[in-house]
Amino acid sequence: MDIEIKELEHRYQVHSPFERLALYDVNITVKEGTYLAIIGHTGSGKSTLLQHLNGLLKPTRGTVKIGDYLIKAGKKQKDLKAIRKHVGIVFQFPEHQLFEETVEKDIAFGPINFGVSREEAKQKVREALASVGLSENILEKSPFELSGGQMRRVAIAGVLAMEPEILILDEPTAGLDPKGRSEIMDLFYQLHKERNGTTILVTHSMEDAAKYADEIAVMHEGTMKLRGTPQEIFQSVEELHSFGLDLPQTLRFQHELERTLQVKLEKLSLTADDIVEQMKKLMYVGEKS
Ligand SMILES: Nc1ncnc2c1ncn2[C@@H]1O[C@H](COP(=O)(O)OP(=O)(O)OP(=O)(O)O)[C@@H](O)[C@H]1O
Repeated sequence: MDIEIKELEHRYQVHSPFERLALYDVNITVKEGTYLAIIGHTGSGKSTLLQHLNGLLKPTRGTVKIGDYLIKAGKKQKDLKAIRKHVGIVFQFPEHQLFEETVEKDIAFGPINFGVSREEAKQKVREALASVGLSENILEKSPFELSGGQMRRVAIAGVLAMEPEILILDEPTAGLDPKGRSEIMDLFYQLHKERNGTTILVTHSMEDAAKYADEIAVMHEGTMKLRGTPQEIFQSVEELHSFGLDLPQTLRFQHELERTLQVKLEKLSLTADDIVEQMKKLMYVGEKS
């Protein structure tokens, strides 16, 4: 399923003294199978944009197309349930939305709500639980007896159990420790590869955007300013700085290294291993000459 956004505008609290233009003239096509990271300073409109992708918010102008489903201003949306079946959102702190008395009931809630039989839901619950790396012996437990990290995984399993083709992640690692963060991000990356679907990640982490995404979109003050591969985006250093954004640590390190050693690596390195490889090559050339 491709996503096509055209001239999207969103105003909060229209026709009130508090009316606020949060998005304007946003245009983007996301091809099926892409892992897209959306980065941008706080308040730049990232969450507002995400909420248009499953009809939680309605455009005040422009259109959002999800496959053949069209969301547009002024149109009565009769297919919202179908859209939400295709587009799953993992919100920040998704564990705050757990509410059932057992883990099993919580994960099964979405599929049952979408009309799946109880038997089939049982199967989906087990698959989703395995895909987030949890064991079946927690199924009868209350979600509230679990650790924070386990609760987060249960909440993610609840979204995965609906088998959405498009998975949207709004800062899914907020509040986790570094180990938990990288475990969850690696898990989403692995799921992205296995599902063959589309993943859209909103993140403040330039490292995560560089490491996982095929493409990056940069939001600034309500509109999309840049779009490209991580290599392309992180070449626009001045522009990123003007949007209040920085480079991933590896690139900052590379620039520092180049300045100190008075050398120029041949390309931008988004991983530490790549920097080491390039340095080795440089040293080899140096030794030979
Ligand atoms: N419910 C609302 N009512 C009025 N204004 C809102 C509402 N939600 C967001 N806004 C405003 O819309 C703009 C965009 O907010 P949004 O939450 O989309 O930004 P963001 O890039 O996701 O920020 P963050 O990184 O802090 O989550 C901000 O100016 C915000 O104050």
